[in-house]
Amino acid sequence: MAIAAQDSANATQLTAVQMMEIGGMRAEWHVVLSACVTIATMVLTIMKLRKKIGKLPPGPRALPLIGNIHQIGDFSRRNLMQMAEKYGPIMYMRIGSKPLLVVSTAEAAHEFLKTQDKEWADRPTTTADKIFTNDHRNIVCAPYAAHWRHLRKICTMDLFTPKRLMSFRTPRTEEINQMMTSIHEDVAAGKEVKLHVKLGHLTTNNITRMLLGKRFFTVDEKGQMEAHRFKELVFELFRASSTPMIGDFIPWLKWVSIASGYVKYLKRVKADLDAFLQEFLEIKKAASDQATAERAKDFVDLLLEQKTVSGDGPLEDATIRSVIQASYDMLLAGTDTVSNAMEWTIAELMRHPECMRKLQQELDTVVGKSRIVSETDLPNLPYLQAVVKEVMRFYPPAPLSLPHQSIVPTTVCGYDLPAGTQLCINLYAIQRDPKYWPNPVQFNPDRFLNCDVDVGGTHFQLIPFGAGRRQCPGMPLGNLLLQISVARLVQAFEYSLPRGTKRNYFMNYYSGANKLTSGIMYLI
Ligand code: HEM
Repeated sequence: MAIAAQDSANATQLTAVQMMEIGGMRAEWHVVLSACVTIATMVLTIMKLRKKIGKLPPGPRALPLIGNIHQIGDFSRRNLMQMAEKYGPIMYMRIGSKPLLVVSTAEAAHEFLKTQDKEWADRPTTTADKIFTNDHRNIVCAPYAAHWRHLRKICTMDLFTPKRLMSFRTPRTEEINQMMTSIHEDVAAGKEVKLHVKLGHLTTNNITRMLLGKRFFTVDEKGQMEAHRFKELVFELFRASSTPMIGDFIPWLKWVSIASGYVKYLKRVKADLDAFLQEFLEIKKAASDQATAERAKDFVDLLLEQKTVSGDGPLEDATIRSVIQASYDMLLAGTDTVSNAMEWTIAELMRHPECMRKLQQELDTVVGKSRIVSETDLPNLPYLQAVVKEVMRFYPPAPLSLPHQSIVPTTVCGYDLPAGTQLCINLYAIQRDPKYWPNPVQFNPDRFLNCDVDVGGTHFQLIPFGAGRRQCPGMPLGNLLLQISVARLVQAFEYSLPRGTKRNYFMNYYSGANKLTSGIMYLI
């Protein structure tokens, strides 16, 4: 009390400057105090968040807001394989605000695609996917829900069954015969044989015949023009849908997609595609009224037969269009994958004449020289199967598979991963892992002789078609087309590299896809 009285008495004698100093000190204390409280709150929040997020896998340092977007150009399958040596088999990154995992060993792939398959059965989506697929009414991008299950069931129970594949044997053989004839004609005329183009036509025709009941690459002029337009549209679709948009990774930058004209461009491509589909749909609807008994049923026939799609009511034109779009995404997933694998097989056989000779000898012994190899011979050709498996190991046609996404928060291999985490399986790294593959960068089909490892999705060191619920439904067709086409090509022709060509001339990559550099093979 006395001190207080004295203080207040002194206070009356304080100068304005002194008063300001005391006031300033009080203010500094307030600042220091509130800074401490803020820092403590931030630390507590981060600790709480950390506790909530749990333990994340290691990975390259992410920057605020953009995450690892600045490194995205380095995310080729090969670079990712090297990064896995540093960070481990499960790498964590952030693309904008989206968490992304890259998995690089068979054991880790097993955890995601087998042990926790259901939790990781979703697909990430983009602005382009949403526009092109009428809100994900296709197979490849569809979320793990009723619509996807419905289409998937038709694929596995009806479309790609051994019985259905058998019913398309005649059209398949016709297509291969046509390709062989056109190669013979080119060779006879002394022309360069663009094998890569011929294989592209072969796979596209085979797949469109099974899906849409239509042969796109024909010899007549109208057919050629239609095929050309069709191919252009599919390529445009592919180009548009694979262009990354910043708004897909940083949601508050979605306006950039609109302002840049990207959304407008996507809608234009979609409108062109719709016009093409509408024309096709009219023909198809008319044809579906006729009995399909005299021809094998295609995918659209099967869907039209259903009349309802997962309780959506009668099949409206819009639904049928989205159904045909499902066929389009199968075309994207199923044509280049198969034709690239065929091309790589022939290229590797040319680079390894000892393997080519072995395969020719097998064909001579099992089939003989007096008849043409047929699909019924395939189970009796173990070396052919070994060659094809080695190509699928060495050059997986989808080296980073298709991305998956987690539906719920999960714990995998001790890491806590939030719902909505994207998953990329580096098949290229897995299938070149020295733990499973001695001399992994050596092309050696013999490694598959007397070995029960196959591509079916149970041996995780070899999963070129993926594994689990989202595994490629076209695997039986892909395998069949690949084996029979390679057998026919090897039985019919002798191959040599162009004079003066180095052995590894053919082995360069196009970015993103496994393609041959020249695409021109000389057959002698
Ligand atoms: C050599 C040939 C092929 C290879 C290597 C291949 C590979 C793959 C891979 C790795 C996936 C992703 C699997 C996953 O997400 O885990 C996939 C999905 C898919 N493939 Fe294939 N594929 C081939 C041929 C085909 C063919 C011929 C078709 C159909 C005509 C086809 C249709 C599809 C579809 C529709 C999906 C998406 C499945 C879904 O999301 O449920 N593929 N393929």
